[in-house]
Amino acid sequence: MARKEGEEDGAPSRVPHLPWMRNPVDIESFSGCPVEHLPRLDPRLVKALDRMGIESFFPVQVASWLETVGPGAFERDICINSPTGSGKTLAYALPIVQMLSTRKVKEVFDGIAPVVSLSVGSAVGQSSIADEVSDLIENPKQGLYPTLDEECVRMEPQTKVDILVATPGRLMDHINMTKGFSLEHLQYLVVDETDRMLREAYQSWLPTVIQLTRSTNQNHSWSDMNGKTLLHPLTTIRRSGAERGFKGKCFPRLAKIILSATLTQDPSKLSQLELHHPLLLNSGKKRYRIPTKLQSYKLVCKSNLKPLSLIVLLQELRGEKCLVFTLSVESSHRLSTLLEFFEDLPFKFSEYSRLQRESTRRKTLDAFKEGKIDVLIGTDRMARGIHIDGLKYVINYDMPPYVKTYIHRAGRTARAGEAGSCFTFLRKHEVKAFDKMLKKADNSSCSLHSLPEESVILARDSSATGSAFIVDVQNKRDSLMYQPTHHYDVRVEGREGILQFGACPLRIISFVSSCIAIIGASS
Ligand SMILES: Nc1ncnc2c1ncn2[C@@H]1O[C@H](COP(=O)(O)OP(=O)(O)OP(=O)(O)O)[C@@H](O)[C@H]1O
Repeated sequence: MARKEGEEDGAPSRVPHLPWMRNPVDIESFSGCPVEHLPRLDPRLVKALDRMGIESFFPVQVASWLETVGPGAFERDICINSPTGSGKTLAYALPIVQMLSTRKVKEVFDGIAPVVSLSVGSAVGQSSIADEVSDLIENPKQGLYPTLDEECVRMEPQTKVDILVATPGRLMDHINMTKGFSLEHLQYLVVDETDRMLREAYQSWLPTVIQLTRSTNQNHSWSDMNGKTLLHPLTTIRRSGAERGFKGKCFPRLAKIILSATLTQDPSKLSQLELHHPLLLNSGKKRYRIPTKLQSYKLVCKSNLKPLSLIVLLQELRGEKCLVFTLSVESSHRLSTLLEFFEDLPFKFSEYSRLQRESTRRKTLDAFKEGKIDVLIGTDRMARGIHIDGLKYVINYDMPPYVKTYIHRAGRTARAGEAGSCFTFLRKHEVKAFDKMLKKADNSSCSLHSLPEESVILARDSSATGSAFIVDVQNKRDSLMYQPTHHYDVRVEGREGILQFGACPLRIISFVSSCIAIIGASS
């Protein structure tokens, strides 16, 4: 039977099914190290890191280096399970750049090209597919290969980047449609955010990529005018691996690095990656780890007071940048609509939703990064891959359903060894389940945070006076939306009253949990 997300969370002490996961290398047994002490690091990379302001490496970066460029020499595929913000990107980018800078094919390019540098391309859907194609693909100029008779050769377009950063969707678009786009000579495959990537079945991207990296030179040939195949002068053929002891496997072997802060242990999911003799690098003893300097807090409150309590909490945070997570796009929308009815809020907020255009989302995120917006309200879409310098606070307006969700949401703060806090709003009956859930992670202590009751009352009174009330509907909350002619008993600021939909003078503008904001009512 298929498992749902979170089911595999299991007990922390559960022994993983896969033998190679049972005795991982503990990343925490490595200490950070100054850049210049890392063995065999190319001096050009030392300079580049200096320009980036990186003086020393984090433990995950040292561990990964030693298993790839160091004595480990990439003989095994590497699986890295390390907390959010621990520096996983550099942990794979650095060894790969160093290995590619010395690769054989590169030497061939070096011989014919005046400038020696690796080029990085992206296929992530942020520009049109046509723009991406022109960035990634090159049509060879006539006369580049004087040893071949140009008359006889039909020039083929080729990939012009050494390193490609791609999303599964755009990668598949290029595989299917872009002439000259080939993965045949791929040497390294990195799957970041592995657990999420394995859930993205988009056009079976993973089996397709693995299959394409297996093929021989059949797609990389030139043809003469009679259709006879000629060997491309820069083609390297993957030789049979007998000489290296990888019977039946290609050579050079496609090396893989997979990474996550919440790496799956599910054998059926991991088997899709066809890992070779994998080595697990894991942070700490437990399966999940919360960043050391992250403080977790819970706030217990009734759902009808949640919006007001959120406002009070945001006031307490004094306009510091903050991400607010809700369970659904609808819930984010309702919350932001409701907040608009409060006057003089001491923070600027905005919604961040998958229903918005990509360009709108990008602008919102840029404004947030630049400090023009203080609070972003959105769903778990904001929980992955977003890094915002100086972000100190994350708020779970709705309780995260799984510990993995908590880790990724909270992991937007307390990154790269900085301090940060994550607040979670809970209803009374949710507290037990939440505590149990957090126990699945290392460093998961969570204290109670309470808000002064008088501040909550004050916040209620600051809603647009005379024209907007927060109304606590007694029953049948969301059904109100669909039965406009019914009567419902409501309490308006403590007074009992009748709210009639349809012909009544009140206009519903928003539902937030059991609260609704109403405008047009007189006090
Ligand atoms: N050695 C270092 N010294 C200083 N800063 C670093 C170093 N390595 C990485 N960083 C910074 O730390 C931050 C987090 O790094 P990164 O995004 O790679 O984390 P991650 O482990 O991939 O997190 P997530 O799982 O949330 O994606 C980035 O801002 C990065 O620039």
